[in-house]
Amino acid sequence: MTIDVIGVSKRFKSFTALDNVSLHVRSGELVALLGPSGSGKTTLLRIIAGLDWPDEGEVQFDGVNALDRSVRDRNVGFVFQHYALFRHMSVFENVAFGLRVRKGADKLPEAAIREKVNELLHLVQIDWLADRYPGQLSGGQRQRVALARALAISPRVLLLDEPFGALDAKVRKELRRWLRHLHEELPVTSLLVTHDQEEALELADRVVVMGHGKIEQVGTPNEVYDHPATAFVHDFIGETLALPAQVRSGRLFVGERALTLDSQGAADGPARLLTRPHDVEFAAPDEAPFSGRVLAVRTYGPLRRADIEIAGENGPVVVEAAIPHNEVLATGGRVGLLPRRYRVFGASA
Ligand SMILES: Nc1ncnc2c1ncn2[C@@H]1O[C@H](COP(=O)(O)OP(=O)(O)OP(=O)(O)O)[C@@H](O)[C@H]1O
Repeated sequence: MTIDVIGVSKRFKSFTALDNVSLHVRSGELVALLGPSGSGKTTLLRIIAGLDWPDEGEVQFDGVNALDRSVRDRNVGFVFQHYALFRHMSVFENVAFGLRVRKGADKLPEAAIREKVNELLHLVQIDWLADRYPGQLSGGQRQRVALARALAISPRVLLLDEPFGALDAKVRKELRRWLRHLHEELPVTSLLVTHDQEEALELADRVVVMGHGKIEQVGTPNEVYDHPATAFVHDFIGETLALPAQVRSGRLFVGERALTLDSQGAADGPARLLTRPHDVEFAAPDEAPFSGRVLAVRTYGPLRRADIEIAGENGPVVVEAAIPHNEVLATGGRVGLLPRRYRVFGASA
């Protein structure tokens, strides 16, 4: 099932939560909506689900307007971070719920319900927990139940809002791999809301980066990471090291030293050169465009990072650079920084 969001805007009083958002999701895709808190991800998901309505624009499933269909008629499954299970029902009954409440011709006979629930519990690998109650499960197990419950109605669209948000890092990682597998086995189009870039990049076929109610970029994980369309995307995805520069007559300068300006270009004036900590090499201070004083050296497992204070447009700025294996850096010493790959955006971008 394809999903089309066409020119959707949503305001809460005078606040614009979604500003003319358009998006096409292909059938069978797993797309992540990624963005900082308040960027409009959940609002967009709720509108697609039928839990909320846009002020303007349209949502289509397989090219047909979905806005005049109720939540139930849209045939979507949801999993939310805090989408509570029914505490007084066993795991089995929680999963069976969506099938039991069906009416008329859609209602399955009891034997078919039992077979379907057993299949689902097997699929999400918790068949052995069928008789337990939610209070007797771990957070990860509960989210598997929530997913099985969402899948019970055989949705063609699966909407996941921070489904693993409340879980610890290790369980998150495990469930995320497993969700990817599951998605591949099912004929379903999935939209996942997350503010965790690692989750989005690892799981999704394509990532939609949202900021301030707008879509900043849509692309594969590699595209948004390696070719960020805006400074916002560069800053938000992966680690960013921002260095001050100037564009003069279409050429890029750091002090009096000219650097290659990427094709994207930027208007004349103060600019920000954005790079990744691991795309910066260390060099002798007088041979590099940037130089500064090492304020601190830190080690995180296999990674070493240095805080380096360099001269900025408006006084000193501290940047964090990755230290290569063979580099010896002493706190207080001077060091040159040579960005190997970078993008240039206007200073206000
Ligand atoms: N019912 C509402 N009434 C008023 N404002 C709302 C309502 N729902 C959302 N908002 C506002 O709209 C903006 C977008 O909210 P939304 O929940 O879509 O963001 P989000 O990107 O999902 O954020 P988070 O990652 O924190 O969940 C926020 O500023 C929020 O406060």
